[in-house]
Amino acid sequence: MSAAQKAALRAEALAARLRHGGDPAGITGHLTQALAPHRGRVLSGYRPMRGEADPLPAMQAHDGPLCLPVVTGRAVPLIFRAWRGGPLDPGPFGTWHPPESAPVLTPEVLIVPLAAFDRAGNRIGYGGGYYDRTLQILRAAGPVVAIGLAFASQELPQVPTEEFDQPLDLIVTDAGIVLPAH
Ligand SMILES: Nc1nc2c(c(=O)[nH]1)N(C=O)[C@@H](CNc1ccc(C(=O)N[C@@H](CCC(=O)O)C(=O)O)cc1)CN2
Ligand SMILES: Nc1ncnc2c1ncn2[C@@H]1O[C@H](COP(=O)(O)OP(=O)(O)OP(=O)(O)O)[C@@H](O)[C@H]1O
Repeated sequence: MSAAQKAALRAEALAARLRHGGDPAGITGHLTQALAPHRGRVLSGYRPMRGEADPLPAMQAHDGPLCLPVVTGRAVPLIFRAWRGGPLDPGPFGTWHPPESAPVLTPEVLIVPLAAFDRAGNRIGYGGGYYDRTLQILRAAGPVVAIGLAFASQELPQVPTEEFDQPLDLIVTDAGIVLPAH
């Protein structure tokens, strides 16, 4: 698949996400269930934008440290800063992140946003490669659980993969929890 074809697939998936959305209560219920075994672990989530499934209610119910991603430049891994529900600063691409005074944390469990996914655990994001770079480094350093969060309407039969793509360990949707078969 060419870069242009992948970009077209991403644009279509992002438009479909905005059009269809899904059931917020199903997202919160299934995400809370998926996070239950990870009590006490450092959890990274995200502040939703552009029609993304909202992880915040399930994050607030997590019994453990929370953090949010921070984009510090182009083509560099994300860093994560602690967040206890306080005010956020605006970042690039419409993101919001904790202030620079918040300590940097290393997440053990990550809730990963996405444009489209498949049942094998492959995902397409915004095309920055941020989560791919970040998961590669975190996984090289120790055990990490990457949980993709999406509406069921964002599933595709097969997402094209490239060698740098980092697969998801679990996918949570408003319809249920998918354990990818590897
Ligand atoms: N809520 C949320 N936070 C997140 C992400 C995310 O997907 N969702 N990220 C996930 O990585 C990181 C931010 N990465 C992003 C990368 C690109 C774009 C974006 O809007 N890109 C433009 C093209 C920009 C350009 O290249 O000039 C676009 O898609 O129109 C947004 C977020 C960290 N924080
Ligand atoms: N580990 C890596 N090292 C260097 N470059 C990488 C790495 N992972 C991804 N990239 C680069 O990032 C770019 C975007 O990758 P891709 O299209 O898979 O992004 P994405 O998964 O949609 O975005 P995101 O992870 O930010 O949500 C590609 O050009 C790729 O070369």
